[in-house]
Amino acid sequence: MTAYNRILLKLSGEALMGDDAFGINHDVITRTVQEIGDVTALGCQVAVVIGGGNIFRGVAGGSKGMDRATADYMGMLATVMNALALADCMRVNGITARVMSAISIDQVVEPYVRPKALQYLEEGKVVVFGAGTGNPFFTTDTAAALRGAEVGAQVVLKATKVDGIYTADPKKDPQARRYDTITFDEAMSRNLQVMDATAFALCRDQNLPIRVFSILKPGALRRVVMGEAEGTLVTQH
Ligand SMILES: Nc1ncnc2c1ncn2[C@@H]1O[C@H](COP(=O)(O)OP(=O)(O)OP(=O)(O)O)[C@@H](O)[C@H]1O
Ligand SMILES: O=c1ccn([C@@H]2O[C@H](COP(=O)(O)O)[C@@H](O)[C@H]2O)c(=O)[nH]1
Repeated sequence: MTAYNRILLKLSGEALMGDDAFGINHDVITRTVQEIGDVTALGCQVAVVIGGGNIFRGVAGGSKGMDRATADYMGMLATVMNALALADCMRVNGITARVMSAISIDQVVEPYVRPKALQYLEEGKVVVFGAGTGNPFFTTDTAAALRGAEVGAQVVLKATKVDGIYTADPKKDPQARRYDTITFDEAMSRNLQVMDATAFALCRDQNLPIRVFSILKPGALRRVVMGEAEGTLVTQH
C-alpha cells in the first residue's frame, strides 16, 4: 500500500546531467525513468514537472545583458526539450507518458489542458508538464507547486542532487545539517535556497506538503512513495 495515490514529481534538470557538463546523462535519465515505472506499477499516479537548469536558466541570460523575459522563454523551451527526452525514455522503457506544454508549440506537444491531464493520470499514464508555468520570472519549482495543486497531488516531491534541505547549501557549507522536517514559514524565513519562496508560499497556502530528496540515491523515490523516511518533509506545522 503506497502512502500517496497521486504525486507531483519535480525533477531537477541539473540532476539529470549526472557528471556530464551539459544536457542529459543517459544512465541517470534511464534509472530515473525506471524508478518512476516502479512507483506507477505500485498504483501511484505520477505527474512530473521537469526543470531546465541543465540547458538554460533565464537568470543567467539576464545577467549577460539579455532581456530577462526573452531569456526566461528560452529557459521554458529548454524544459520542453527535457520533457520530450524524458517521455521518450519512458516509451523505450515501456511506460506510457504524455507531455503537456504551458506554452503553445502545437506541432511538437499538446497544450496543457487540466481536465485532459486529470484524465491521463486516472488512466495511469505519466503526465510530463513542460514549459513551467508558461510565464517569465517564475521557476519550475513554482510550476511544480501550481500543477501539484491543480491536479490534486497529495505531495510535491522535489527530486534533486542533494538529499534534503540543509541549514545552508551543503555544496558550499560542509558544516550544514539536514532537517528531517521543517515548516514552510521556517524554510522561507531562513531563506533556504533549495526552492524559491513563491513555490514554498503556494504549497503552504494550499496545504500541499513538499518532500525534498536525492534522485541520485537508488530506490529513494519508491521509499518516499511507500511513506518511508527519506530526505526532508516541509509542512504547515
Ligand atoms: N539550504 C539548502 N539545502 C539544500 N540545498 C540547498 C540549500 N541551499 C541551496 N541549495 C542548493 O539547491 C540546489 C537545488 O538544486 P536543483 O538542481 O533542484 O535546482 P532547480 O533550480 O530547482 O533545478 P534545475 O536544475 O531544474 O533548474 C541544490 O543543488 C543545492 O546545492
Ligand atoms: O514558469 C517558469 C519556469 C521556468 N522558467 C525559465 O526556465 C528556466 C529553467 O527552469 P528552472 O526552474 O531553473 O529549472 C528558468 O531559469 C526560467 O528562466 C520561467 O521563466 N518560467
